[in-house]
Amino acid sequence: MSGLQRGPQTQKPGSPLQPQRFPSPPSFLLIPLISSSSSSSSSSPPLFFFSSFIMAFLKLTFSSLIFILTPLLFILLDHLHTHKYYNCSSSASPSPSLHHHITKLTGISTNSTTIASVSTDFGRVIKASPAGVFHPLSVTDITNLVRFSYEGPQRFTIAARGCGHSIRGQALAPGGVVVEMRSLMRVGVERIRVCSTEMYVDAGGEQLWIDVLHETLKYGLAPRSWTDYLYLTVGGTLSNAGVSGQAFLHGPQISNVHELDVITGKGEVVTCSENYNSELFFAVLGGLGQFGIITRARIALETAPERVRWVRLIYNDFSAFIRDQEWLISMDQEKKKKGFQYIEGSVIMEQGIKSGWRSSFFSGGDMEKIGGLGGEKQQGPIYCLEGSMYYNNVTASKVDQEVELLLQDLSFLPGFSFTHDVSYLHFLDRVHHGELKLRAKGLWDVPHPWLNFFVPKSRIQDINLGVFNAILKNNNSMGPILIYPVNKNKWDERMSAVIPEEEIFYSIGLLRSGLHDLEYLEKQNKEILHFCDQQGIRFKQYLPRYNTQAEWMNHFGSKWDAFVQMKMKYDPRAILSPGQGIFTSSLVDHHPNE
Ligand SMILES: Cc1cc2nc3c(=O)[nH]c(=O)nc-3n(C[C@H](O)[C@H](O)[C@H](O)COP(=O)(O)OP(=O)(O)OC[C@H]3O[C@@H](n4cnc5c(N)ncnc54)[C@H](O)[C@@H]3O)c2cc1C
Repeated sequence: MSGLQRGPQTQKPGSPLQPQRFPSPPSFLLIPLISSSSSSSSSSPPLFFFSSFIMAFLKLTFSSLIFILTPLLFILLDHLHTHKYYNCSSSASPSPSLHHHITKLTGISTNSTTIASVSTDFGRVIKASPAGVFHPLSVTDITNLVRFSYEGPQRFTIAARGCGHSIRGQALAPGGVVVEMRSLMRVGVERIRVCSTEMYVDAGGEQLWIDVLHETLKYGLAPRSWTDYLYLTVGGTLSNAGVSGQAFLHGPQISNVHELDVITGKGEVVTCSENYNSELFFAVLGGLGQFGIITRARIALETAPERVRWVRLIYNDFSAFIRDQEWLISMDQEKKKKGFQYIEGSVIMEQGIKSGWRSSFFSGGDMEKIGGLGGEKQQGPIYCLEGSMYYNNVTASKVDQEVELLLQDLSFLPGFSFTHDVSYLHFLDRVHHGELKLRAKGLWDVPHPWLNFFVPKSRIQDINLGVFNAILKNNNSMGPILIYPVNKNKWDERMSAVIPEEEIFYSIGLLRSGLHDLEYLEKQNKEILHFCDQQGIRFKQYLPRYNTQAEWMNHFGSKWDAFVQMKMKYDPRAILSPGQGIFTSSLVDHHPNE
């Protein structure tokens, strides 16, 4: 049988997460079912298609016709399936010869159920099928696959897929190969290793943050910076940024990485950090999967707190709400009084309050009390500041007093503070509890047209007036609207991630579900972005997906040139993470063996 050579299924003893080196080029045995005159790697898909047709007519053999018709049928079926989605990628179809090329590789699954499972993502807004799905058993398997695309006669795109929790097709590989990173879990090799003396954890790129947490807690340690939801992969969030309520204090997750192992788009395995191969290291952090597949990350740890005093405070005055948030993230934690270690916030829309708003944090009585703020007395949304103070057995006796002292300085509505006391694990895993409830009601696997963006502090009042009080005035959709400030000095400029220019900026997340009103919500999202543009608000989208390179250039701004240079250096044939839609064809004319 033709195809990829599988790498060893176990890792080097004593260095469990070090990828296996593969010194000589992998040997591939692709059965030449198509003649060597088939389309060159740099040809555009229509050219592939055309030349295959010419070839078929010239040969006029029965087998050639079958060969052409089967992929066409595949494309047609795929197209029929696609129309159900609100929006879809236009470049989903590989040329028949490329499709054939990919599906002949050993280890590539073309099973329709498997293909369907990776043809969309959590967002359920975009659908695009790959030609095949690869389930690696080792890091070397992935290296071989990438090298085969890079060095082989026909380039194909490859998307590492964590859990496919992207929103707009970023984890898809239209017409290419999706690598199911979670398959690395199956081999029984230890892929999370804690070093308690040096306070770090080595975690495979495919690992879930919840599993990293469970493992580190065994040593009384934990990563410092989180996402709200922990069923995301290490490689997936480090390709974006990884932002949550700890980011003001410790920076995003990408600011808390010491070292990475990366498979570049040339199929090279590179270990990188701030001190060695630093160019690649910073490019990969927030690099949207464009420069390499992360197979290991060394993540900074801190002593894990045992418990969390978790507070929510209600405001009806936006100015007071943001003043308190900004004061809390600017507190010098070492001096005077202790602050929160986690700060977020949300907007509760007027319509929501009036129409029976739900929350798993607040009791029925609390909600009734907050709901009482609606109606005649309250015009517009109300705002909820969320903070957490971590503590352990030793500091437990002081936590009540410390929280009380802190709250004395804040301007929430008197009588509207609500508190929970939970374990650290429960606190970090809070969204999962909500997930289970939504799953039980069939409300998890629905479209999620989320919009995330970062707004400079100086323009946040405009967002309140123009977005929360105007465009979203009648918003009654399910899903939170998050808003919290972050300190820019916790982000390293050298990383690929892009953020606004001011020292404090707000992370805004419209995390709405579009079960029945997807088109309406998408229209609103566009209206919001248009409003920001018109008002000259220099925002940056987080987890972005643009359709044109001009939009990507605008997104990366002054970082664009460096981004392209890094792409030329580490993935010149534009093989990796095609679902981001940044580079849609090879940056070099010929493949390296020509
Ligand atoms: C319920 C929910 C809550 C969320 N909360 C937060 C939050 O609080 N903060 C936050 O920052 N984000 C949050 N996210 C967004 C999340 O960070 C992204 O969805 C991210 O894409 C991670 O998901 P994933 O691990 O499934 O990666 P995927 O969606 O599978 O992949 C995302 C991108 O990364 C690439 N990629 C995947 N693995 C690797 C790898 N090993 N190496 C290189 N590239 C790779 C893919 O090709 C793709 O382009 C949330 C998402 C969901 C669904």
